[in-house]
Amino acid sequence: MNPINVGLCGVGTVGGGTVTVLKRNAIEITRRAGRPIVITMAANRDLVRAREICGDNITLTDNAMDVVNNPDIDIVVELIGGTTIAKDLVLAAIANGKHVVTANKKLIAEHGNEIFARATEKGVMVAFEAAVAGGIPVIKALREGLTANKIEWVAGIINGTSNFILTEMRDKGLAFADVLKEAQRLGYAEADPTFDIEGHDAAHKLTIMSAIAFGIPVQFDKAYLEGISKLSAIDIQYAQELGYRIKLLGMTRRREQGIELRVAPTLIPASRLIANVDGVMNAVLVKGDAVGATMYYGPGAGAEPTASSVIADLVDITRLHTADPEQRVPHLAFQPSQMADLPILPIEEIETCYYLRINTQDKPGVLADITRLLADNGISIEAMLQRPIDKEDRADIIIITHLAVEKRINTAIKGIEALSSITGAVVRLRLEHLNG
Ligand SMILES: NC(=O)c1ccc[n+]([C@@H]2O[C@H](COP(=O)([O-])OP(=O)(O)OC[C@H]3O[C@@H](n4cnc5c(N)ncnc54)[C@H](O)[C@@H]3O)[C@@H](O)[C@H]2O)c1
Ligand SMILES: N[C@@H](CCO)C(=O)O
Ligand code: NA
Repeated sequence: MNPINVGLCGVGTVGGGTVTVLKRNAIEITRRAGRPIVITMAANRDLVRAREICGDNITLTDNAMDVVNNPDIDIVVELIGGTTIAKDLVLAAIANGKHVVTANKKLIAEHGNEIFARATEKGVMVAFEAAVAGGIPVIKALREGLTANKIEWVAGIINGTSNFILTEMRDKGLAFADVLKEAQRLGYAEADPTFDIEGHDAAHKLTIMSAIAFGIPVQFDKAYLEGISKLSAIDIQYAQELGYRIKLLGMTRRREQGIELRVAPTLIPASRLIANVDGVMNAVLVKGDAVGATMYYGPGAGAEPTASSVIADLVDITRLHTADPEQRVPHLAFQPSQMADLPILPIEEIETCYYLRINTQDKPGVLADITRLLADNGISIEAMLQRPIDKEDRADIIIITHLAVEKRINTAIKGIEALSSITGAVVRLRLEHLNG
C-alpha cells in the first residue's frame, strides 16, 4: 500500500498534536484509511520548534508555499490560522489539485463560499471538522448522520475559552483576566483572545453549522454577536436564583421568514444537560424533525482533541481519494446547485425569551408601570423577582418573559427607561429554554 502524502502548514498547538497522534496511532489509522497517511513535509515559522516535534523524517521549510507547490503532496493541512497567508495557501493548494484539511473556522466562515467554489471546479475536497467544536465530530453528524431531517435549530456552547472563563469565575471566584491567562497557557485561546471573548470565534463556528444545517451559503457578515466581557456577576447570581445558568450560546434557527444567526450570553434552565457543560468542554444541541433533539459533547479545544478531528478528515479524504468527485460529500452538505436563499434575519426580528434587570426607586406604582409597558407591547411575563438594594431606597426588579420579538422588547425597554423612577439602563439578556 503506497502511503498518501500529507504536507503540514503550521506546527503549533494543533499541528503538533496532529504529528503526535498520527505517529502514535499509525497502525490503527492505516487499518481504517486503507493506506498509510504520512506527513512528508511541514512548514513552520519556528524551525527549531518544528524539528523538535517532527523529528528527522519530515522535510522542513519556513515557507508554506514550498509545501503547497510540492508535486509529491496529496493533501495540504492548514493549521496556521488567520485569513491572509492561510487563504492564499489554501487557494494555491486547490489550484494545484490538492485536497485541503483545515481547522481554521475564521477562514471557512468568512471565505468558505469562494474556497468551496474553487475546490468544486478542481474536483478536490476541503474538510474542516476541526474548525467547529474542536474534537467533537459535529460536522459529520450534521452532514451525514442527520441528512434525513429537516433541521429546526442548532444551539451550541462552542467557544471553550469563554466557557472556561465563565466556569472558573463562577466556581472559584477568580478574576476574568487571570482565567483568560490560564486559558491562553493551556492553548485554548485564539492568537487574539478578543476573538474568543467577544463572540467572533463562536459566531464563526455557528455560521458554518448554520450553512450545513439549512443549506445556505456561509454568511458570517450577517451574524449577530455579543461577547461575555460586559456580563456582570450580579446577573449571573440573579439568574441562578431564578434557576438558570448564563452561557455564551450560539443559536441558529429556521423561521418562516429566514434564519436566526446569533451569539450572545444567554440564560438556559439549569436543569438542561447543556447548561451543565463546563470548562473547556463544548456541546452542540441539534433539533431535527425526525430524530428530535440530539446533543454532541466533548473537548472543544486543545492539541490532541483538535488533532483527532484533523486526522478524521485525513482518513475521509484518503478513503475517497480515488472516488468520482461528483459522488463526494458536498462541502456544505447540500449539493452546490441546491443552495437556498433564505435571508438571515436582522437581530430585531429574532424571537426568544428575555431576562430584564431594572434598577428602580422602590415606590408604589413602579411595578404597575413596568408591567403595563410590557403588556402594551404584547410581552408576557413568566417569572419575576424583586431584590431591595442594601441601604438604598432602591430595588432590582428581575423579569423573565415568555417568547417575544426583539424589537417589541426594545420598545418596551425604551418606555421603561423613560419612567421617572428608573435611572440607569435596563439590563437585557436573551433566554433559551432549549426544549427538545
Ligand atoms: N488551539 C486549539 O485548541 C484550536 C482548536 C480548533 C481550531 N483551532 C484553529 O487551528 C488553527 C491553528 O491554531 P493553533 O492553536 O495551533 O495556533 P498556534 O499559534 O499554536 O500555531 C500556529 C503555527 O503556525 C506557524 N506559522 C504562523 N505563520 C506562519 C507562516 N506564515 N508560515 C508557516 N508557519 C506559520 C506558527 O509558527 C505556529 O507554530 C487556527 O486556525 C485555530 O483557530 C485551534
Ligand atoms: N479558541 C477556540 C479554540 C477552538 O476552536 C476556543 O476557545 O474554543
Ligand atoms: Na469538530
